[in-house]
Amino acid sequence: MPGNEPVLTAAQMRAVEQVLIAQGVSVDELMRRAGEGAAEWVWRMAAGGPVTVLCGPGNNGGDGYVIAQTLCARGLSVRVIAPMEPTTDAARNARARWTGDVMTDADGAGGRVLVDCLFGSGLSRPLLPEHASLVAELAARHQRIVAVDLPSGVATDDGALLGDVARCDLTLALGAWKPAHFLMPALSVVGTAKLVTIGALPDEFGALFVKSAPRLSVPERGAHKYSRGFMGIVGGEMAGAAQLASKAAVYSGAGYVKLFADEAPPNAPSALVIESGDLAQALGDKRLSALLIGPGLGRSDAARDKLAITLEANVATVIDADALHLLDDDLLEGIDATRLLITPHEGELNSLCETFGIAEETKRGKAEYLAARTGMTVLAKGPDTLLATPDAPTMFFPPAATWLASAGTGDVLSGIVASRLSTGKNSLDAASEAIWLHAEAARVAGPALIADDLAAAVPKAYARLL
Ligand SMILES: NC(=O)C1=CN([C@@H]2O[C@H](COP(=O)(O)OP(=O)(O)OC[C@H]3O[C@@H](n4cnc5c(N)ncnc54)[C@H](O)[C@@H]3O)[C@@H](O)[C@H]2O)[C@@H](O)CC1
Ligand SMILES: [K+]
Repeated sequence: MPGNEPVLTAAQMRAVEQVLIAQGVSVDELMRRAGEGAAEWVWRMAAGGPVTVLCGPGNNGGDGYVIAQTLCARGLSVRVIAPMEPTTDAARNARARWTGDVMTDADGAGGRVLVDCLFGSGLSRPLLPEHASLVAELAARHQRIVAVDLPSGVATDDGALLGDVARCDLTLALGAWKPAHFLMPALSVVGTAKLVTIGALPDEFGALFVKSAPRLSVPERGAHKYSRGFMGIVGGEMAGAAQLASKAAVYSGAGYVKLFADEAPPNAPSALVIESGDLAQALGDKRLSALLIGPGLGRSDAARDKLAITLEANVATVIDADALHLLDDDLLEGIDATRLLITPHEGELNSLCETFGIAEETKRGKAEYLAARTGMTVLAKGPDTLLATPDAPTMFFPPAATWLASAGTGDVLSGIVASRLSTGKNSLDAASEAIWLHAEAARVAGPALIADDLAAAVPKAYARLL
């Protein structure tokens, strides 16, 4: 199983380039490796059809000339369009080695694959209107679009779109992943993302990374329900959400799941134990190894009281949904927040940032500052999922099926996270295992899934990650 892979900002990538150059590898050689590696993917996608390579002025454009020459040498019909002259030595050298013509406009262009090498990690401002319309015109005249390093118009470090960006089928990350390969809104134009390596990266540039699939384990021989993990879910006003979280939790590794609620949800699994009565007393059970509060909790005074009691229990706790709207400094006073794991979606993250006085613009900034400010682990879910803690590098995750944009899937995720926590995993491992289980369960459940299917699919997902 591949290990975690580093995710580098534009500045870090430039620093890596300098280290590799200092080790004796020339920029031209790096460009050759990048271009030839990328050409391999374009070759497959072209399937013998004509290819157009759009080259910009920098080294992204330089990669384009290498790709064009490599494909031409393999017998493909290749047209190069360059609206600007090369401005770097490496790009000029690559262009000098290109044996075909160079056009400056889209006249007569069309075919199977458009290769976008207009701008990569050096993009510093929005595309000029004439460049944006050239990309759009070419995109409309080709069946497939491959972006080299990044779709032109995507900001490398935060995934912002600097204007209209053509939606690509495939994006080839060169040398290392960049944050934009994992962040919205860039994710909506990146398509499938693949990494093209250009040599071993120096170790010191791993500030962020993408988390590889975990290897889950089976219960130990001699395990019993309490030793595997005893988790509690604090129920509230809406039974459905707690039911989804409970169902996901019983399937995700815990040996014993108890729902603290006045009555059983209508379709609760028989394996779920319901306990009504005094919450503080129930949470005093020393065998509890994790708690979940939030799905279906409500936002009343009674709900706030339940949250206060839950936080006092001094157990590893997942806080989600309604509970995230109740959480504040008063509730966290005197609480060891390092055992708390929150799972906000975008709206909940914004509301938390407001509560805790965090004025960051980006999702990554919000998650990282929230973790640093409160000490909690932040699993910022959504079409792009991030995991931030006060003391470890932020983790990105491969994007999951878009069918997950459906009511109740967040409740399923929080149930899985708490279940993993109850098995004794630390917050980071529990959260990343849960993110992978959730994504894998979505693959198992398939198109048009609903949250109930997702929870039911967790055992098959678990089996795939053993
Ligand atoms: N860093 C590395 O280790 C490697 C980088 N390579 C390639 O190099 C790329 C980065 O190269 P560069 O730094 O030259 O950057 P780019 O090729 O992305 O473009 C930068 C150039 O475009 C200009 N520019 C930026 N935004 C513009 C805009 N909106 N309109 C008009 N001009 C604009 C800049 O002034 C500069 O001249 C990577 O994306 C990758 O494709 C590869 O060749 C292999 C190795
Ligand atoms: K590009």
